[in-house]
Amino acid sequence: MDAAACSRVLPQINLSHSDHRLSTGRSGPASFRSSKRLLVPKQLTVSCSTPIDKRNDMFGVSHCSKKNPVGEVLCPAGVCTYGGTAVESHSHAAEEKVGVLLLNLGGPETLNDVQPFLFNLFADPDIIRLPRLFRFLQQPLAKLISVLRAPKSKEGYAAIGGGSPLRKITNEQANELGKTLESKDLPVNVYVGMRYWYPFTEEAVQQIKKDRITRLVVLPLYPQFSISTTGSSVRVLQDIFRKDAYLSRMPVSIINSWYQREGYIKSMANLISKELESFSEPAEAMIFFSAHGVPLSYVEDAGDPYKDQMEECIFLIMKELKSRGINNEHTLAYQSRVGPVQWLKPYTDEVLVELGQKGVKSLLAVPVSFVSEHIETLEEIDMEYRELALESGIENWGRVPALGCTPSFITDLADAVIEAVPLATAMSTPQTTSEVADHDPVRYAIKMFFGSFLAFILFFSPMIMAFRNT
Ligand SMILES: C=CC1=C(C)c2cc3[nH]c(cc4nc(cc5[nH]c(cc1n2)c(C)c5CCC(=O)O)C(CCC(=O)O)=C4C)c(C)c3C=C
Ligand SMILES: [Fe+2]
Repeated sequence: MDAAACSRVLPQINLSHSDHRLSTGRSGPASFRSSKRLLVPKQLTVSCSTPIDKRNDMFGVSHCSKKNPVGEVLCPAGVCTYGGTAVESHSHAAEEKVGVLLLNLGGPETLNDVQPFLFNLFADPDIIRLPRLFRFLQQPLAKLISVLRAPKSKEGYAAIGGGSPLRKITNEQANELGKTLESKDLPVNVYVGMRYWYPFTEEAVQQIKKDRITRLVVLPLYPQFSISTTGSSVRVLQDIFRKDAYLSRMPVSIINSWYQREGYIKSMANLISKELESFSEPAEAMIFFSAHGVPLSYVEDAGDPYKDQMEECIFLIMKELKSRGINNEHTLAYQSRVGPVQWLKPYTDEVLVELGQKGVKSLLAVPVSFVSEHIETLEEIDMEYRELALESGIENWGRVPALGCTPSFITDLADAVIEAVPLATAMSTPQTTSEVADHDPVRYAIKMFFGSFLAFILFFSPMIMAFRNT
């Protein structure tokens, strides 16, 4: 584990002895059903409705053609496995115990958790990306920013009842997924691993090991891949796995992104068409997709596929709606920016004001980067953006709920898992792209220049105060 992860706020977790029961005090059951033993021939036996290669071809990307920022082969749309071959060549049937690990962000459960949660978030080198030479500043910087940001964040969490609903909702999704997989004859243990709060990914992995899981499907609950979300969680997982003999041999299949899956697209279209009906003139309402933003540099410099995947996702949802005779106007904007740098544009708050000024009267907000209700739907969209829209001249406001445990959505996730099971291979330990980039002298010089600049502003510029309020 790297230094940043070691000194993360992770009280009472014993990571040194893998077979001991974890006593976090707060963590509930990490696993969502006791698995039965399952006979899965290690040859490909589970049918895929859409072969992965074909799916990628549909979007003009060859399967596993890029490397993602954590150094894995990156499938812009689909499942990735570690190592060279997707399917193991064993011809005999082996006794398998399949696990599904749901990865999510995590959220503070009480107002006292807010600052340490923020510390964990900002201490993540995939959230605040410092040049290698300045990584030693990551923790002090995280401390400073988390303390400055905490009052504003606390206000938000106070407004939605004093904590994040993410853990509860993710647990419900895990339960439903387990039941659905069982009904499809794939009994599994489902685990929840959060990146920044309980139950941490480390806890889930300890449980996976304790349960002697033999094959694992990793399903991040983010439809689109970003360095800052799926990328970060997978990097942590990879760090844990490569240090453990049992885990590093375990066949693993990671579903990097799934925004293009038919079941997900149709489920989103169902929610949108249902919500449109609540407007007196449904055809007049603008469909306003609001995605969580990322800093522009992620996309432009680090090659984050997030923006492309988001646009593709919106295209597919609108195509589905059009096939149902729904031809409303639509737009996409990015919300929740933090700090002094430029984020993906257009910004949700600015677009809402512009639309109001242009005379748009009815607007249906659709959160699209996340599948649970959370602070940014319940507070930012439902309170802040709603108020801003109404002040700007929009008269009729609606918001599509997050997918949560919508049955068609859970069924689609279950199908994604079933397709991924036979593709699992042992995790390897590839070099990270940031290490590769550091070997390039030009990129290194650029990093050094901006690193020095950054070090300067960290200590001397009041710009850091921007984390407080944006
Ligand atoms: C696809 C989803 C998300 C992306 C991309 C993402 C990037 C990202 N986020 C921050 C900073 C913060 N995020 C916060 C909360 C938060 N973020 C997501 C999702 C994505 N973040 C969720 C689901 C949540 C809410 C969790 C919950 O408790 O309900 C917060 C804390 C809240 C606040 O103060 O606004 C911060 C801070 C950055 C910097 C970033 C990309 C670099
Ligand atoms: Fe975020």
